[in-house]
Amino acid sequence: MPLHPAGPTQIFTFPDVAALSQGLDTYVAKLSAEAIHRHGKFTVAISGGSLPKQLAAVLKHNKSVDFSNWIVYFADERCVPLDHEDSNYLLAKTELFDYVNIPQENIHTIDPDLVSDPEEAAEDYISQLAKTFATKDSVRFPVFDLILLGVGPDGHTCSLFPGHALLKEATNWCAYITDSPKPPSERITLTFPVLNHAHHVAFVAAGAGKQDMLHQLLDTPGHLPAQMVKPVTGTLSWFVDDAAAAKITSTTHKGLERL
Ligand SMILES: O=C1O[C@H](COP(=O)(O)O)[C@@H](O)[C@H](O)[C@H]1O
Repeated sequence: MPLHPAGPTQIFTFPDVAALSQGLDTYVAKLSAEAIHRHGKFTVAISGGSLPKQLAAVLKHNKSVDFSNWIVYFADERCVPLDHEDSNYLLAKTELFDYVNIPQENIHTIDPDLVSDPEEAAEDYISQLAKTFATKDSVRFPVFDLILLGVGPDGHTCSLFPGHALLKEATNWCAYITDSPKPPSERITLTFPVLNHAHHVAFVAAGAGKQDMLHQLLDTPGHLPAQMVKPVTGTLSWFVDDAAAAKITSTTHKGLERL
């Protein structure tokens, strides 16, 4: 049974996190080069949590990547100052941005002046997205070259949590949440229509703590947030280490041979 009717899900497994980071480097470098060749830029949305470190471990040393043409957004962000320990931006900065030459103006952060007003912060983020992805009127949804997602032990992705009303958001590009079950409670997040219009979406998950959730997400039909990521025409990939993949029973693909 296909996991996602819109297209096959590719699951790439790696013996450990170091190998996973190597695979992610190969994948991201390839998509970056293709996008820059195609339209002069690489539009990417990055999640927080464990992802920035796994993403950056090898990529930050990859001199073949043209980071000067990257345009970065955050798949979700916490409503905290940019130097706060809970900031997804701060995490991505210390893990990746500090090592590579992405122009600062190409890194789209939550407006630090609006973190006390999540609704305003989400509105502002939509305006920022509109600058990159034409105007709100001329394009229905942004089409990212790549969106990199994490998944929580409850099946949440971005700041889209199980059972939350935001799962039904069908119009807005970015939404706000003031009752996140995972602290901090106030956040902004890209919405499913944006996730599902990307050219490529990749989940990254590592460690035994993700075993049960990955088994549930990938082997059992359901409507958890991570299962609602179903790119309309784009690709959906999972990058997982053996520890996280231990209970997955669907066919898995070892390494990157299918990329
Ligand atoms: O709160 C968040 O959690 C998810 C998952 O994080 P992880 O540490 O379990 O990988 C993350 O993808 C999201 O960006 C973040 O805000």
